[in-house]
Amino acid sequence: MSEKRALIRQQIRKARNSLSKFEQKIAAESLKVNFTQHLKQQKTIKNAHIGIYFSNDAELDTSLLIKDLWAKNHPLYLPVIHPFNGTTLYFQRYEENSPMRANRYGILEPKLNCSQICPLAELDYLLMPLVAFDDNGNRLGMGGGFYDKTLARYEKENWQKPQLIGLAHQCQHVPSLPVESWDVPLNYIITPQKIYHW
Ligand SMILES: Nc1nc2c(c(=O)[nH]1)N(C=O)[C@@H](CNc1ccc(C(=O)N[C@@H](CCC(=O)O)C(=O)O)cc1)CN2
Ligand SMILES: Nc1ncnc2c1ncn2[C@@H]1O[C@H](COP(=O)(O)OP(=O)(O)OP(=O)(O)O)[C@@H](O)[C@H]1O
Repeated sequence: MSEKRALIRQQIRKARNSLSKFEQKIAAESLKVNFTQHLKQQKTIKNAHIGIYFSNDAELDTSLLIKDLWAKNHPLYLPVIHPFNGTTLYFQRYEENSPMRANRYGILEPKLNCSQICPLAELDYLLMPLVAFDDNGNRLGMGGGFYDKTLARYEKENWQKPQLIGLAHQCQHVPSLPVESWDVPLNYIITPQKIYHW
């Protein structure tokens, strides 16, 4: 099972990395349009708290969407690998002038500032990176288990989960992923081409 997941990771990361800079740019524009449309269709939560990610490894580029959401005054939060347990994520406010540092994978994170952390239960939307997704809304990530371990806390504490939205290129779609007991299925996947809903 884990070998199968590792193989899918390797293949899809390769496909994603072969997208050109131009294709990435067009995809980032479409993501901005599609997510804006998606937000409009939700019962508007004014100034919704949105967890997003800082793109890495040819992931769907969130930089244009981030600028757009800042312009609309949505508070944004980036995942930070917990400095003590090293296995879960917390979400810290991300503003244009936030001091940043690279985590152990070289991905930029806001520098720890306790007053800027969003309690997990207060996130309204969580836009998640992923390597592959399937027809049932299952998500395969980079293999650290960071999102699954973080999402497990919602069940444990009986908190209401944010709307879980995976962001991906269309080439990251596979018909069916091998699923593990800890995998938390997504509510939506937004690609530059379409919006999937379960
Ligand atoms: N943009 C982004 N931010 C994110 C995630 C993500 O997937 N994307 N994460 C989602 O959980 C967390 C970081 N998880 C990651 C896990 C593995 C690798 C990675 O590059 N692994 C290398 C091996 C690196 C090593 O061990 O030194 C590899 O597989 O090539 C990157 C991020 C938190 N932030
Ligand atoms: N809820 C959980 N409780 C305990 N261990 C977990 C949990 N979720 C995941 N793990 C552990 O994390 C490891 C990686 O999980 P998995 O392969 O699903 O990560 P991923 O979804 O690809 O990564 P990520 O969420 O960081 O993008 C697994 O080997 C598993 O043991």
